[in-house]
Amino acid sequence: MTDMSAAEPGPEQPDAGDSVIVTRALTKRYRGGQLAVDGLDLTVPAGSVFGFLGPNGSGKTTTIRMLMGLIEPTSGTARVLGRPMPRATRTVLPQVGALIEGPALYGFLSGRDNLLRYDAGDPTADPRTRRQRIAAALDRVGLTAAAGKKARAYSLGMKQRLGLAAALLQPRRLLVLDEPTNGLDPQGMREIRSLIRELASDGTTVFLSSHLLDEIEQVCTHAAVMAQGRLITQGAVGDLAAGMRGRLVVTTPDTADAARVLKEQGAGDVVVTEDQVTAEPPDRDLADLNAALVTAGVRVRGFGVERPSLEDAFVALTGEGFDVAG
Ligand SMILES: Nc1ncnc2c1ncn2[C@@H]1O[C@H](COP(=O)(O)OP(=O)(O)OP(=O)(O)O)[C@@H](O)[C@H]1O
Repeated sequence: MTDMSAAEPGPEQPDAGDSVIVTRALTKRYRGGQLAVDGLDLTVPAGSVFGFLGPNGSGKTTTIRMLMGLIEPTSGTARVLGRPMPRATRTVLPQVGALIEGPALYGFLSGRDNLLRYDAGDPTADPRTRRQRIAAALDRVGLTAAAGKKARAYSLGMKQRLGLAAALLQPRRLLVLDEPTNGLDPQGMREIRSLIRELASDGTTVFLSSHLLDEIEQVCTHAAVMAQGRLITQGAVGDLAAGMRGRLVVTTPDTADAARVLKEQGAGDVVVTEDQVTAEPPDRDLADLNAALVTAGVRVRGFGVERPSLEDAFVALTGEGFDVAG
């Protein structure tokens, strides 16, 4: 393995470009022998909202802990903001806002006092501008009105927002959020998602892990999919499913006849549900297929190709279902 840090502070790796996180063959084997992350090549473009997706146990938290310099990789390299980790932890971390495994808060202190404590613990933070900084962070996450309440009275969503406020006390180039909506109700999830979009709109790169596919589709511009410690795919969210063909969906009361005709016309994997027949479309003009259905007396209420989702892509890539609910 080449030690990329040897080149520092020389030019970046040629393929790293504007990337905020780059890992090469990053691997972590825990002492017990568990291979948690296996040869990971990750590239997170600057300015992206990057979703790090995978089921529980797929190695997301282990990767994040290596990126933040909290644990040493077994082999391979990780660069964050152009610097090698964990070697450059002390230079890199002040530029990174992190929310990992839930914020550490004091329940007996108010939201504002939690931030005061947090800010006071940062030796680079100017005490003269502390109040201003805290007011701005509270405002940013929509907690100004609740700032005087004790943190233990906060909902889980408010606690997450307070954690984000703490991460935002200083200007950050990168935000790393580990499962930021975990355990939140739908309203809390919406709030955190819209906050993430807002943060990203001023150019901060956001790297967030999630086991929720629809979350990644809703907020992320880019994504990487992990399964069992290995990277399955990565890229722009729109491109991940783009290489796939959507499924043909025919809505009809005559499902049995429709299924027969579709098979005759060369459609694959024909599945009949209550009032729909879905199939892999054959390689021919879909107008002819529709005409064949109508000629056979099938009453067609709806006919179209469904856009493939990231979930379809995941299933196609891994041959597994994705535990969307939890
Ligand atoms: N400290 C540790 N020692 C030994 N094995 C570990 C340790 N931490 C995690 N593992 C194992 O490594 C694998 C990856 O775990 P990791 O927590 O990175 O996955 P994850 O995708 O973040 O999942 P989750 O969302 O459940 O945290 C799992 O099999 C886990 O049991």
